[in-house]
Amino acid sequence: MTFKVLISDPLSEDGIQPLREADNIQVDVDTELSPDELAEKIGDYDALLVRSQTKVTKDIISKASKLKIIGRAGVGVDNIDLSAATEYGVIVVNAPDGNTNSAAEHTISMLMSLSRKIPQAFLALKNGNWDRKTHVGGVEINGKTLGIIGMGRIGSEVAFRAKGQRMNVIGYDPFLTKERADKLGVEYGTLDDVFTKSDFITIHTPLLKETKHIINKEAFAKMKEGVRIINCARGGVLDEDALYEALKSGKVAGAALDVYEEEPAVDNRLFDFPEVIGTPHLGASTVEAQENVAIDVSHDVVRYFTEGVAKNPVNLPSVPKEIMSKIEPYFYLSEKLGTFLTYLATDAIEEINISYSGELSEQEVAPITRNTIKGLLKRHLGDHVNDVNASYLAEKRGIQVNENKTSAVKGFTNLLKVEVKTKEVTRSVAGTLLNGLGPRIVQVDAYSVDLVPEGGI
Ligand SMILES: NC(=O)c1ccc[n+]([C@@H]2O[C@H](COP(=O)([O-])OP(=O)(O)OC[C@H]3O[C@@H](n4cnc5c(N)ncnc54)[C@H](O)[C@@H]3O)[C@@H](O)[C@H]2O)c1
Ligand SMILES: O=C(O)CC[C@@H](O)C(=O)O
Repeated sequence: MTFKVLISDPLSEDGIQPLREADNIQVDVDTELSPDELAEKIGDYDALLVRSQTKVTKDIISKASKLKIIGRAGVGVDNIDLSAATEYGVIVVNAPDGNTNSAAEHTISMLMSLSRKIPQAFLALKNGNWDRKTHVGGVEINGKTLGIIGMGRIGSEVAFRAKGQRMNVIGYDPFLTKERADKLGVEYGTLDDVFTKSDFITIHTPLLKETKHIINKEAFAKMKEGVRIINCARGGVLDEDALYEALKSGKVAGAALDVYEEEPAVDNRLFDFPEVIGTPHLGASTVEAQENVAIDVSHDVVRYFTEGVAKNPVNLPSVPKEIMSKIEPYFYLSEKLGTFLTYLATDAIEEINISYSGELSEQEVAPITRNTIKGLLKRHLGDHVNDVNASYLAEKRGIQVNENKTSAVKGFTNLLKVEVKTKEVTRSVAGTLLNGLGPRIVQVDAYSVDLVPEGGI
């Protein structure tokens, strides 16, 4: 079988070599597609690879009848409708590590350009003005305080580099511990500490419900007079209207922006201020970063088509290889137990109780649970039910799923019992993996049996 991959944003040619070299993959590159053209074409493809330009909307996903995987060559997945991908059973993978250095370096470049007004001075020079008066008033960053909101991969790298420039760094992140802050040489702060103590503030969070407009009118009110703001994360984490007012009032002395609430930001009124500098979302646009992210995401697509697992899934928890090798043998059994139950309980399922006993109780069982649900739903909902959307589809149907683990088990080293409750009945089946003999169904309701789960079930 040949899998067809469509690349709809410019990706590094060296980076996509793993795809080109795979025997079972055909790669098509078309970076000029309009949303309508993409929607028309996507039905032919098993995989779609994008950067941040292509908007992978529900409309496009709903037309992608063969699509199995969307690869994002980069970190942010806000251009992909993740709920729609999950609903339609499409796994989304990203490349979270490949552009960290480039984004951190871009942030530091923006910080220094902002503090010394370098872009403005060059623009004047380019226009023939040897103007040494307008562009005075730059400030040193030495000894200044940099506040960082979001101390993940990029935030931490920015902290490390800023310390090299002899800045004091204060960081806020709900997942930052005091120990890690100490290790990074960063003051462990609250969000308010960052707002009130910083001379420069840079933000490195994803765009989420909780981070939307995290820098807003109230935040500006708390900041020092003459604070400078840098945003190389995502447009939308910063309220641009509030920034506009803060620049107008002089509260903010300057801003350096790589990302915008609306992109392409060709008409952004913030550029009317001489104190604002900007780049067109270039944080990850280095040769190295583009090669890294394309390689990472290409490997994940190849891995998914050959091994059925991905290293960096966004809408499915990732399971380390060592753990996967221990639980994978149960996938077939669990799906069969689920399907078997659909013949025993024929009205609407309200509750599924899955018990893991013996050796199984020590394992990471969520993927087995997903396979059991898949088995239960597939018979009535069809083949589009898969690992990615099984739990989602159960939840959407109001089915409560409970997992239960117990180390004690009579007569078997491992036992997987699945019980379903409907309005009418409660039915259960249990199965085991017999050493050397493979899967067996060993119990149906209260009766002991010995069945090989094959054929229709
Ligand atoms: N400009 C670019 O081209 C470019 C390049 C790469 C990444 N990015 C963007 O940079 C951002 C950071 O990327 P990363 O790789 O460091 O991600 P990351 O996941 O490693 O770090 C994000 C951090 O934000 C923290 N966070 C979440 N909610 C928060 C909140 N309410 N307050 C404070 N912190 C919060 C998380 O705990 C996490 O530590 C993302 O938005 C990514 O899309 C932009
Ligand atoms: O694709 C790009 O150039 C932007 C990537 C960046 O915003 C990211 O989130 O990784």
